[in-house]
Amino acid sequence: MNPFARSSMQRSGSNGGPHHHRQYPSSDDFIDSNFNNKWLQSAGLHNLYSSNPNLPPLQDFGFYGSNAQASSAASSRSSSFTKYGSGEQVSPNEFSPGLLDLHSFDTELLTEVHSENNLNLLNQPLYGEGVDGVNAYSLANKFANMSCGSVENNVAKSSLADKEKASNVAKIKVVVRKRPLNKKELARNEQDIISIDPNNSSLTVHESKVKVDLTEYVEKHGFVFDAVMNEDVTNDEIYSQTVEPIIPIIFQKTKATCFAYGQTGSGKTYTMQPLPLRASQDIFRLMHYNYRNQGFQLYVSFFEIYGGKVFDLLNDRKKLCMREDGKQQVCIVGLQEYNVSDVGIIRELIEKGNATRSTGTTGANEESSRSHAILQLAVKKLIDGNTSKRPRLVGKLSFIDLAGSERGADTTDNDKQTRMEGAEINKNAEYDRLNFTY
Ligand SMILES: Nc1ncnc2c1ncn2[C@@H]1O[C@H](COP(=O)(O)OP(=O)(O)OP(=O)(O)O)[C@@H](O)[C@H]1O
Repeated sequence: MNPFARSSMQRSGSNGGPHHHRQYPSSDDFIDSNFNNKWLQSAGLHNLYSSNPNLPPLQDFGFYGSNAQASSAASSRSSSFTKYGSGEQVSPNEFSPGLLDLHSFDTELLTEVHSENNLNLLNQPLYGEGVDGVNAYSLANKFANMSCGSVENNVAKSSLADKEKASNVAKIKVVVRKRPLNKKELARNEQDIISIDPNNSSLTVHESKVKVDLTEYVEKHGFVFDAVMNEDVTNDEIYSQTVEPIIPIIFQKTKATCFAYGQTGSGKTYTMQPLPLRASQDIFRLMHYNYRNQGFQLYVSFFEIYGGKVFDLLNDRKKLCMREDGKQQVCIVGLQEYNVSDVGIIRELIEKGNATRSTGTTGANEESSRSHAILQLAVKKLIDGNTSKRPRLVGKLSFIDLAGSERGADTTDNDKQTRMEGAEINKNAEYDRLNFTY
């Protein structure tokens, strides 16, 4: 059905038909899991929940099934990478300059900000010949990255309680998801060279090497993350490990970003696509229970960055401009935002956006995303309950499915356009690593 025909969704501007590039995978296989209090503790929000005993479990809002499954607690420690033997560690702060900052997209920032978080999903490429794709996910909190001046000011303004709360939130969280070997890899008899350690927070890459005398040997590389998910985990467990803990703080003037990073075919889209729907389900549940009749509204927008240009995925791929306003905030001019009050409509919008997204075929993935896709869920609040006034932004959750970068060895079969896209994506990825903020 056409989502624009539904009365519970509003937007300004004209409607447009989708470009059918990609099919959205079914989310019916989502498995609901029980709300886990530890998540709120991890997010510093256990008091929020204890203040409302009637609040049902986060996963039991009843939009999709009710199969309960316990989720595990988010780690509040920072992630680090260690190379066995060397004792060499990379601290989370070293990632700070590379974190995509979508906060700066907003020109309507609230003046008092209690806390500000980034949830970033990273797909960490750990590829060798015949190696599985591995996705790493990270949750970064700007309070942790005190290098950002504006955030420091916010911290200074906030109360001691807020500071304590902020310090309880996971500063940066990196979760790796290992995908199973695909049919091609199995047909080529490729070996799985990644093993996950029993603690589920580190993995070992077994790299085959040949000495100068041609004797073969295996070099082991160990990496430590906040969590490492095996190939048998469900998307629901990924959601519980990454996004679920920060949903409540979106109502507390917080913005978070969650992104997937990794080589083409490593499973970024597979992992990212179900997350916004699950998140909106939980956001609605909070709106209906904890914040009933308080004038909260949910807005959805979805755009892609393809070939260095921005396109609105919910408005006929309309080309948009990124501009900097007087406060040096980058904003996307003309991006359509839809006021939604029903998970079904969000699902339709997400499907429409995904179908419109630019895809192509690479040597490593038949249906490869050739663009960076950014889906935003914005929680806004009516001013004095007045529907004629523009609601104010309270918090925002951004999901970014980055286009996959490629090894040169994987691009031999690609046509010219795919190679050009790959070059652009790799260029962006390099730029993103070195630079960001957008
Ligand atoms: N954890 C998983 N379990 C089962 N299949 C998976 C998993 N992860 C990925 N896949 C499958 O692997 C293929 C590639 O996944 P996907 O398109 O998500 O990769 P990607 O990283 O987004 O690639 P690109 O950057 O090229 O878009 C898909 O067919 C997907 O269904």
